[in-house]
Amino acid sequence: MTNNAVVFDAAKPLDFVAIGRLCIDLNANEINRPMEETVTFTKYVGGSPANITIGMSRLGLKTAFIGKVADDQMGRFITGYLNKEGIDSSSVTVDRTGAVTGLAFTEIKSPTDCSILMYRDNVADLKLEAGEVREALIADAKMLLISGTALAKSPSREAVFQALDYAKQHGAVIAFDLDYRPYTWTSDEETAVYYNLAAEKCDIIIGTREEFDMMERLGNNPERDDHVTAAKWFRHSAGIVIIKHGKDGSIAYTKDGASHRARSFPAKVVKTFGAGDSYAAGFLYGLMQGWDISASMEFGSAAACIVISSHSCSDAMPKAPEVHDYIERCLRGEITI
Ligand SMILES: Nc1ncnc2c1ncn2[C@@H]1O[C@H](COP(=O)(O)OP(=O)(O)OP(=O)(O)O)[C@@H](O)[C@H]1O
Ligand SMILES: O=C(O)C[C@@H](O)[C@H](O)C(=O)CO
Repeated sequence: MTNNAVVFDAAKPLDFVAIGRLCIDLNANEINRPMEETVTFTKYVGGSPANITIGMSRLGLKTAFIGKVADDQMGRFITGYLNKEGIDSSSVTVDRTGAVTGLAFTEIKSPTDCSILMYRDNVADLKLEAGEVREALIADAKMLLISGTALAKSPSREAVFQALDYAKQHGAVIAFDLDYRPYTWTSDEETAVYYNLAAEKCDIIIGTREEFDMMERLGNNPERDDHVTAAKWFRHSAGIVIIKHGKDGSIAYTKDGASHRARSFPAKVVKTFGAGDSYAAGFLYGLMQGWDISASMEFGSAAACIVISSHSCSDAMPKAPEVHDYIERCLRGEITI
């Protein structure tokens, strides 16, 4: 199976490199209650692009990360975890200004009512500088993934644009997971401007309906029509635009005018966060195997179910046989909600 919407350079030695935040998730152990009543948490590596990279590595791809961690125990935990997962961390630098590690406390009130309380003042990940982005690493990579939160502040914002520039120069396919986290931004206008500037340069754009709505503050799509949203990006660099609708599945548009709908699989949901990251890892992995868009979406949707049925995001990222097995068990009717 092949897809023509994006083409990867098979001669490049590195499959995938991501840039952006490396953080800590502290997921409530006593679930199905509000945060006020939570006593203990389990610590995991977090941050959407980190989770996606861990997912890609678990699926068997050769991966690397470009980011910055705090000079503390949390920062060392993150780098150690990346190394353990086989992710090249040579472009993960250490902050020397006293910045801290971003923390995401997750509240799991019910399988459908989850929220995240973020502590992100003076975080190390947003201190990454353009000069710390190594051209040679991006030149080696088949794909670069960027994620929106890294655009929220300088100097991280410039670092992302530097990475985009290197990726363009060296022919890496660029994927953008919109990953919009409002608390990291100061104004809606600034958010939309930088998201749009970055998205113009990307080959694959993945986001929820709400994330695309945020970007369309600058445009005109009063009906919130997925097709209109996608068409805008085909006038720039995009070959694939995916709009996610939670449990209702996702829809992919390709530049040739086709659209592909993926339903979600049944899942015994523990919490909903992490769905988007595992979906992205599964979908991008499928594309890199040369699968068609629908097969890649199916794989991403099943990977998402495995993660939302687990307590963590990063640690729960599945290996390929687990995802295939999940799909087969769903098809046999062995997994029901
Ligand atoms: N309750 C669910 N049951 C089964 N599959 C789900 C469920 N929620 C999400 N998914 C799957 O995960 C994919 C991505 O989910 P979603 O649209 O919620 O992304 P997201 O909002 O980016 O996720 P996140 O909560 O991680 O930010 C969906 O297209 C679907 O395949
Ligand atoms: O993206 C974050 O900073 C938090 C994540 O690690 C968290 O697990 C999540 O929301 C995944 O989508």
